[in-house]
Amino acid sequence: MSISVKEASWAISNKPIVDSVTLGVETGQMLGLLGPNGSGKSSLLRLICGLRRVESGVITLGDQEISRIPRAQLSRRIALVEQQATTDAHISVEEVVRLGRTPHRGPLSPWTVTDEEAVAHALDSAGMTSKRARSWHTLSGGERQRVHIARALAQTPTELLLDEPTNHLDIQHQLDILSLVAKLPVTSVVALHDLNLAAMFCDRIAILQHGRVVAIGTPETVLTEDLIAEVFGVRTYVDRSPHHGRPHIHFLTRGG
Ligand SMILES: Nc1ncnc2c1ncn2[C@@H]1O[C@H](COP(=O)(O)OP(=O)(O)OP(=O)(O)O)[C@@H](O)[C@H]1O
Repeated sequence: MSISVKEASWAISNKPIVDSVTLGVETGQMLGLLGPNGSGKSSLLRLICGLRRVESGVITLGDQEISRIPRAQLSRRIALVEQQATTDAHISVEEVVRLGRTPHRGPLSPWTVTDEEAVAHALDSAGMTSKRARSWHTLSGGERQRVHIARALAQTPTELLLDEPTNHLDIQHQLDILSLVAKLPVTSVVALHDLNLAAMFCDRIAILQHGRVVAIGTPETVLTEDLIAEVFGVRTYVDRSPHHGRPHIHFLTRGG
């Protein structure tokens, strides 16, 4: 198990935000985190990468408890792309992506071929090579999102956490980013709102509601009409796509 969360809880002013969450992600697999607004997805991602400490419970990466992994080692290993990541406006795309190499370098280390290759590969994977010299502040919202993903890839993490990575992206880039993450040889946890994209790309899905995991399993077992109605309050018809074999969710309005 690459990521293991056992009975993890975190609260604000005694209000549970992440409430006794237990889940695991096998090495190389992609877990989708789904749930309504405010259900605790971002908070859980921040606990998994050590940005916040659990109040009770245990999170382990590989066989090491996260609270015992030295900060420098943790930042080489795990990357988080947050929803509203900001970056200094006066630097180029390539410079933003180069920041992904920071955890691997000492203060006086020279820039190496490995660093250069990681940055080039990350820019290429995110489809941003042609814009590498562009100034950050000239980019569109979707391009900025792709640069932040490239920065995380340049970090060459073994665990990659993405908080709504398809926000701001057009459909082609949504598909590109998720198929890229699904193919990467990393363990990933991805918070998503689009149930159909989650069904297409995730190996497993965890559904959060009020900070608790109410279902976890393959897209087929989790994305049922009853569960979607209970958690999201919408009526659906779920069938299996003849194209990719995964569940396909049709949203029904009152009339049909
Ligand atoms: N620092 C904080 N102070 C106060 N409340 C917080 C804080 N961080 C999170 N919360 C609350 O915790 C709950 C869960 O928030 P979180 O951002 O984890 O949910 P989410 O599932 O990622 O939501 P969304 O889908 O809207 O991004 C929300 O009610 C939020 O207002």
